[in-house]
Amino acid sequence: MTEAAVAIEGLIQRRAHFQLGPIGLTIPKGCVTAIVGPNGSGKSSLFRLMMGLAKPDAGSVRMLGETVDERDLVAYKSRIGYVPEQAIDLEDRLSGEWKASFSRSWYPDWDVNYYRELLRRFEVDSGLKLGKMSKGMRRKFDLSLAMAHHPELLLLDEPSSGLDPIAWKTMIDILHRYMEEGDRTIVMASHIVDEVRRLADYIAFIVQGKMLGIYEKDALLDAWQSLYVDAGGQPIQWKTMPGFRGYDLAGGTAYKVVTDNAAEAERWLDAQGAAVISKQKLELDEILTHLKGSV
Ligand SMILES: Nc1ncnc2c1ncn2[C@@H]1O[C@H](COP(=O)(O)OP(=O)(O)OP(=O)(O)O)[C@@H](O)[C@H]1O
Repeated sequence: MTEAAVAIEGLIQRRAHFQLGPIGLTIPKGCVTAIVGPNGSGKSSLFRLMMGLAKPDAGSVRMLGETVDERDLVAYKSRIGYVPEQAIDLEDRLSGEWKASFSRSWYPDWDVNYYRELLRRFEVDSGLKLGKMSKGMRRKFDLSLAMAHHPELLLLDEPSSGLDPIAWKTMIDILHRYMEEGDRTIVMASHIVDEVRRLADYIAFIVQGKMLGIYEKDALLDAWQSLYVDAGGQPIQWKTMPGFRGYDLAGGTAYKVVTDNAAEAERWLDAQGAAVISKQKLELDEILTHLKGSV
């Protein structure tokens, strides 16, 4: 892994009915990392901790080499663009243009031409009051605003929430171009399988406040497979198969077995004298279902 954009150690946040962590996580620079997890698993809480908007009960967060703590965070925040999951209601009475002119004063690298180009591509009317914008338009406005100062790091909490399919494709294209511009990093929470497939280099799974690991996407999707196996009627100790995650009868002497280590599992099956008839890669949501069941 290259240099870290985000380095989290022993992070804990305790709530009345929920504990996030302890989390240890290193997110590489120059890549897109998707944080994937079910509703309520702690993704937004983690983003708020990364932005210094909430205080952890233990542990530390470093963003772009700076420790997130009570100090003046303006300097490091000017290198970050953040789109929270929920728009801020208090801003409903402000027009998009007013908010943009306010944001502009915070960022030395604010690029008005780029901002206008993003608004144009997203078809956003920034003259509207924020509270009068549709959910999707507000999202597109927030994305444009978060990117207008060419941040090194983009933190996007479910960025496509509320976007129609055309706006979604525009967003994917804009984010791809953003990544082409040099040493850029995106950390995004997403439930959309296609979005993660198209954008992410790494996937970090979080379930019930626990980080289950960060994986290189292609290696992950290669490793998790359903194997259709003809055991020829002989007994097989499936649970000792490398990466075993479950099995089912598939008719006759055939079984469907799920592994998170397909290469090793195939070698193991071969040594058992069992024939792999066919194989199928798991989708991201199927992997998440298995991981959820194992927590
Ligand atoms: N301000 C708060 N006070 C108390 N509990 C909170 C607060 N914010 C979130 N929680 C709890 O923390 C847990 C994690 O919530 P969080 O919003 O971080 O999850 P999430 O993974 O982003 O969920 P989703 O996918 O639904 O957006 C939930 O149980 C939630 O109820």
